[in-house]
Amino acid sequence: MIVASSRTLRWFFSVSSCSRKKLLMTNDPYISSNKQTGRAPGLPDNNLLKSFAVDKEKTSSVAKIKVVVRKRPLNKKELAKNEEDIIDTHSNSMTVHETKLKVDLTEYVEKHEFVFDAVLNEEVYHETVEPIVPIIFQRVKATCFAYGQTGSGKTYTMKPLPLKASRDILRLMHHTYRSQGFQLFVSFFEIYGGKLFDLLSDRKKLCMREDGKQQVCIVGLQEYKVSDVETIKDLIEKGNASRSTGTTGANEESSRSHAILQLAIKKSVDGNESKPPRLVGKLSFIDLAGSERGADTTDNDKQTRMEGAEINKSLLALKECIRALDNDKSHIPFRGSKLTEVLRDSFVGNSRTVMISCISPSSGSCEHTLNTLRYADRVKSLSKGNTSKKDVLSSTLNLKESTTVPLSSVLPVASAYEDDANDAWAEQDERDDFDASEEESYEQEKPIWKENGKLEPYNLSISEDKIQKPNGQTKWRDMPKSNLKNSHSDNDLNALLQEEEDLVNAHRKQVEETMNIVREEMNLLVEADQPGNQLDGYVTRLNAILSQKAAGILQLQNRLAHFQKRLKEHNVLVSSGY
Ligand SMILES: Nc1ncnc2c1ncn2[C@@H]1O[C@H](COP(=O)(O)OP(=O)(O)OP(=O)(O)O)[C@@H](O)[C@H]1O
Repeated sequence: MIVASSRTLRWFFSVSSCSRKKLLMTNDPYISSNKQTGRAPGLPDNNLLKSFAVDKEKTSSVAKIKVVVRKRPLNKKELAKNEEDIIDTHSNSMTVHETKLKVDLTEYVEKHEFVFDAVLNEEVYHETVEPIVPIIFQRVKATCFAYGQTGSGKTYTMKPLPLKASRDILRLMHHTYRSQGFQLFVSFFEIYGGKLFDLLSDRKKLCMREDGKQQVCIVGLQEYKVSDVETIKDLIEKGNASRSTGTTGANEESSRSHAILQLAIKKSVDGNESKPPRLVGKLSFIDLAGSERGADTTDNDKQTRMEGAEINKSLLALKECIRALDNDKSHIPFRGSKLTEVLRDSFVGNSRTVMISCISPSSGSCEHTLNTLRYADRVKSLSKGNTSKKDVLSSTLNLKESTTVPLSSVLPVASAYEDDANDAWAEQDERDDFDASEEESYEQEKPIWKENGKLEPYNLSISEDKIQKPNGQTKWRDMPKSNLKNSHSDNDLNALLQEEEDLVNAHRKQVEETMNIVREEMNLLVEADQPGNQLDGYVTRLNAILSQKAAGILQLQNRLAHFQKRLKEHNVLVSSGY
């Protein structure tokens, strides 16, 4: 086992230390007038306000990684094909009933049990994003992503979440954090074929750069300052309309890209509106492309297959990052794909991740469903391994407890929050220079939104000539030496990811061939039992069958040995039982 040594990982495991002061009861007349009901007029009866419960210690104990599953209903196509619902769901567990064939070709059902943080249907927002919204104001970066095969309901599930979250963020800004200078910004882009496109700016091509501090920045991305829900709704609709979609074998309106919508909370520096605001927290929503694309054999044209390969690469890289974090690797291969680079700050520092695994209930999708659930299980093990049981337990308890806390006791007094926020900022400044580098960026290009203007884009782009260092080097290209090594190993990683995929595919093929051979053997045995059977023929055919079996096994063993060697070379082998 490789021991984690990087600063990044230490952040990952560190529990937020900015939670010391108890919050005071509010004396806001707007809120205290509703003490009896525990709810202010116009404010939501939801976790958002409840999860401000008692103090920041509890708020910061919102689980670092939450994995939930959503099963969609059988669709018309599946019903027409008489496909059955093979998944039983319970509150936080599910059973998949997989029909398999025995060697004698009789059917049997294998049950696969999975336990997650929750199995959801309608209450997706309430269970996933709502508890996270308040902590975005405490310098948390959170990511919510949907994973699953094409047509499993990722877009359907993700679509309402950003709007609901922005509604709650604006409520908090207008009520709890009134006059504290918080501002909300929206950006929306997609990763398609390994390239980035701005969905709110006519699909303008963007580029991702990494600075000397390994902070990823999307150059050219338009951010819109927003202050009302209607504007956000318009922006989301505009972005969704610009997404790359197409028809696949499994979904007529299929997303062929990863779409990323970000809500950034910023705060004016010293209340000075003329200065560029400072990033406080960020909530990213990621609608991933279908997880099985690379293996989708029903897509015959080259373009779709290439898209599939790219998508597969990014999902594999995501899995590899999760695996690396899970195994305490000192090097997290974020640069394995554009997707993982974008997700980088969701996994390090004070971050929260919610994964919504979307599955189809149908018997025809059993294999994909099991893949999705295994992937989700892998992500879930991250939270099991890296958060103490106590933490997980207390976070669960807190969520439950918070539902009984009246609003009057959960809304903080502004000054208490301000103090804590300042403490948190000071601590954060010691820990990292992310915002310093962001501010530096802002200094380069002055903000261009209007005081009262809606939809005034704030262009984060930094022209090349403005980032020249005195020595003539470009800042973004000024990579530390260690990064050069990493960049080299990331190329290796891509090759390794491909080899892993090839090995799994070869294994799958070999199992299929074995099934065919077994069928042939069964027939041969039946024939051998017939009276008057020719012994010569039997011996010859059995010989051929056994040779074929041996050749298949040998080929797979060689491939496996080669892959093991490659893993060892790259120090990826976790245990001899890999
Ligand atoms: N929970 C649900 N209830 C009812 N209908 C649903 C549900 N989830 C998905 N659907 C329907 O199933 C179809 C496919 O869903 P969706 O487009 O969200 O899949 P997807 O996983 O995003 O696919 P792709 O990866 O191809 O983009 C849509 O017509 C959608 O309306």
